Amino acid sequence: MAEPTNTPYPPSTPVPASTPRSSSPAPPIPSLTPEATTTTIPLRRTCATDAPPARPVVLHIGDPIKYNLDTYAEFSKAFEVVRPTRSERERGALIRALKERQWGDFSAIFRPFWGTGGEMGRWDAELIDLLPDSVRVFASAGAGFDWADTKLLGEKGIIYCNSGLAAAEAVADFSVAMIISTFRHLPWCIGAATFPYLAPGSFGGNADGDTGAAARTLFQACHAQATAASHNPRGHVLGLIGFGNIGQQIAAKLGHAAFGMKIAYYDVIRKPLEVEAELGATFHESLSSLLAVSDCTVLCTPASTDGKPLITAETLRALKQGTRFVNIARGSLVDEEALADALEAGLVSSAALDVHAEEPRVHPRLVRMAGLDGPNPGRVMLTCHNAGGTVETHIGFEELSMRNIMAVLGGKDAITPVNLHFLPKA
Ligand SMILES: O=C(O)C(=O)CO
Repeated sequence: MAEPTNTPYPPSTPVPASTPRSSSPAPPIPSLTPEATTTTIPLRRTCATDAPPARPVVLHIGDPIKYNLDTYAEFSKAFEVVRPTRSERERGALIRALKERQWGDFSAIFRPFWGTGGEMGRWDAELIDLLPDSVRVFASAGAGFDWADTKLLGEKGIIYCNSGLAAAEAVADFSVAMIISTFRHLPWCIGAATFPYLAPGSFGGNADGDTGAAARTLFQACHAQATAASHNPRGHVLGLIGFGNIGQQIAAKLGHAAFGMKIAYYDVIRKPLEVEAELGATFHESLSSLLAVSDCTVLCTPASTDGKPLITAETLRALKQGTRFVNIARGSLVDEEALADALEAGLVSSAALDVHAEEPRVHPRLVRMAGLDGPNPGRVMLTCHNAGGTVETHIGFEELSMRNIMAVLGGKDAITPVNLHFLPKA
């Protein structure tokens, strides 16, 4: 999960307006289910010669709004929302529709849910060049924005707004589990207690669930030996690469108040002194300086614009011997071969990776290190890009993307723009 690192502290900055925060959100109303939408909100079939629409048209890609129905009522009153079907969102179909100006001079693109709306693939020059000049804002779910060329959008005068603010808490919570895992070897503890029962044949048991002596040995070995490899996070240096909302929330959760870690960070933009003071965070002017002191490094910065990794064989050389590494940002930021080498060499003692370079593929060498074989069992925790995935995040994504579009088309400032620096100067 990546985010722009220029967003403000406090991390608890609320998603604007009426975002429900309840853990039991209202159920979706039937008329907005995916099946019903194309009939209840008919597609606008305009062509370039049509008279201008009375209300700005918003191109809604992905699933219908599920939670924030009051805001959506306001939104769909202000705008004519057109929602292409799933097959119309596939790249070829979308290109054809844009060429034919199927949706006329629409003003905004709206992707409120991270799980759908990405069917067309990356918003690169091929798609962006086909957008009508009328488009002013592209508001999307997701903290990360590597799926869109935000520079090109900006140069075309289109503000791209992400929703990192809405995902920050979920990602930070998940990071806490991953950071603790690197100190306490959770994959080893969990694997030794469960794998023999899940795959008895591989652990000397039989198919009836009799796991045999080998499984008992595994349990006892983990019980006895994990102690010597485990440490309390307290007093250790937590090095954060990226200090936006997510980085700051991780610092707040793991810093002096709760886990007592010493917070250090590196970011391209140094944060205000009052933010550093409140979080007890020490700024490092270079990545190598941060890596040299970190007992656990967490990557929480957006993907590089050129798609190149930040963590490479070369940067890894700056690491403190035996350090730990966590990635909750983007898999493309890490050269996984180089990380596997560093783990094998013991330079990195333990890692936790929620994101992977070639999702949904998980790197086989890292998978082996998540297993129980060898002298350092379960020293890699691997998850399925889950960090941001909570109902509250989904609710926030919906609300924030609608609010961004309402702001920009209403003549106000965007709430969470990420590419203003690329916009042509007025
Ligand atoms: O918000 C993001 O960028 C994600 O990775 C979705 O969980």
